[in-house]
Amino acid sequence: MLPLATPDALLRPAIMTPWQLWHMISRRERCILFGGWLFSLLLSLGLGVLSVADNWSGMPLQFGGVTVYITVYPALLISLWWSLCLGWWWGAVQGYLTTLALALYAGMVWQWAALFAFADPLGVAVMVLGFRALPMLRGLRSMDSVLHFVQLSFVGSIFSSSGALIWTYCNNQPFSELLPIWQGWWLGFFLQNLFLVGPVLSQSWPATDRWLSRHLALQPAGEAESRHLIVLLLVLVSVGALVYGYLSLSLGSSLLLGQLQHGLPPQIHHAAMVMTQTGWVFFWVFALLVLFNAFFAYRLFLHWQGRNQQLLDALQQSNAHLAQLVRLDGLTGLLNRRSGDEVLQQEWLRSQRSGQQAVLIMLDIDHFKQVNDEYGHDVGDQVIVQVAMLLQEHLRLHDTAIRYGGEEFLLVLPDSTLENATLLAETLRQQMAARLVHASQADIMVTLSLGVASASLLMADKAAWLKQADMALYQAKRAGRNRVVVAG
Ligand SMILES: Nc1nc2c(ncn2[C@@H]2O[C@H](COP(=O)(O)OP(=O)(O)OP(=O)(O)O)[C@@H](O)[C@H]2O)c(=O)[nH]1
Repeated sequence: MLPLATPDALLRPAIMTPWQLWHMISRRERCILFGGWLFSLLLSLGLGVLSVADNWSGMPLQFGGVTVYITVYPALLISLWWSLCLGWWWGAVQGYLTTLALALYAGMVWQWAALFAFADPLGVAVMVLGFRALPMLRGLRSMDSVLHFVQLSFVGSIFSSSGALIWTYCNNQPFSELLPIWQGWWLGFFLQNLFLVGPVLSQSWPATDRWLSRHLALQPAGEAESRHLIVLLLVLVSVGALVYGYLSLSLGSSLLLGQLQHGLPPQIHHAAMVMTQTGWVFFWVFALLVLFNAFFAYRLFLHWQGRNQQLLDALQQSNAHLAQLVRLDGLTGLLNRRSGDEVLQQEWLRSQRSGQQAVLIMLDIDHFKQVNDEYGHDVGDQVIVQVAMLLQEHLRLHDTAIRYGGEEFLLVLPDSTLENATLLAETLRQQMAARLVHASQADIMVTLSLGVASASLLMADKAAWLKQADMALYQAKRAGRNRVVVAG
């Protein structure tokens, strides 16, 4: 079976958890990698404390008619980088520990903090899954990969924004105030992904990729695994879109209802405007998602189609190769007896149909048993190969040489005369008698006996034609070998 060509883009590093990788790399690399990981954990914690203390999560931005307060959370960005480069665990553990520590530091009860800390690893998981489902290059150097990254960032941000719901619930914030907090949360994740993680990933990916290829075995993406992951991804994308739509509309409506309860007409007007604009934003995001899904489905179709074509090509190649092998004799490369018989039958029928003469030369190496006995089987094989080469040197385009038995050959010469064929047989005899076969102990000379028979309309079938050639060969042997006998 010929190996399948696997395009690089379909290769992905084997998944390695931190503890698996620990055993695979040198001591020095372990220090660098795990030291770097610990350092970035501390960096995450430090930046996280700063973000809470300095209240970074409050950059106001107008979005969909609402002033949202963009969440800036460096720990999430660092954890995302690790997860996208090395695998989910690498960033998830770090992100979880950092968020947990910060939530406890901010006074959240530990049960809620434990749940709250899952939000970011959840968003990161969606992104990592997306990159496994469609193994796009993470260097983000092509339009495809950038679009993929944008879409995954959006879906990831929706999942990670579940943290906002827990946060507001724990802080007893009224439901009607949740919209700007939630929007700031997911939009913060999304924008930071696009403008910080994306560029850093793109810059660091070539070196990371080189390191991964040196250390981890690249595996072709399994068909079934890819299919399952893609289906899962599409489900998550759809759930993300639904959650986004539901939260936008329900939080927007509760904001509107809240304002209505206060009975302030100008604010009612404003809230109604917000509601409308949010509806529009929802519409456009939804439309984008549909387009992205179509893009996904298109990529998927191309991917599977390409894969199937590759398999079919490889199958055809190996079938052709096998068919060739079945027809040929392994030692000489001439046609073997089975396929030789088919050619013989075809030429017999053609000569019977057209009345054109066809001639058969049957030849046999003289005293070949002695060659084997004296010089060994390997030398015997060399002699057989030499005879085959001699035959091929004299063949016309439409002639056929067949290894018919151990040291017995057939030449089928369509559209030839008995005279020409006899001349050819004589040439072969002389040239073989003059040729030296180089064996390790000595140079050997062998001779050939040849029987020539032309197909006649009087013959009953091809077996009769073959028998004539065989009898002529027998006579040549009987008459002392190293000669040509013409049948009839
Ligand atoms: N080396 C080698 N020997 C083979 C092969 N096929 C058959 N032989 C040998 O060819 C020999 C044929 O011997 P015989 O049929 O007695 O014929 P011969 O010795 O050539 O004698 P004549 O045909 O009467 O001249 C046998 O010893 C077979 O073992 C092969 O593929 N390689």
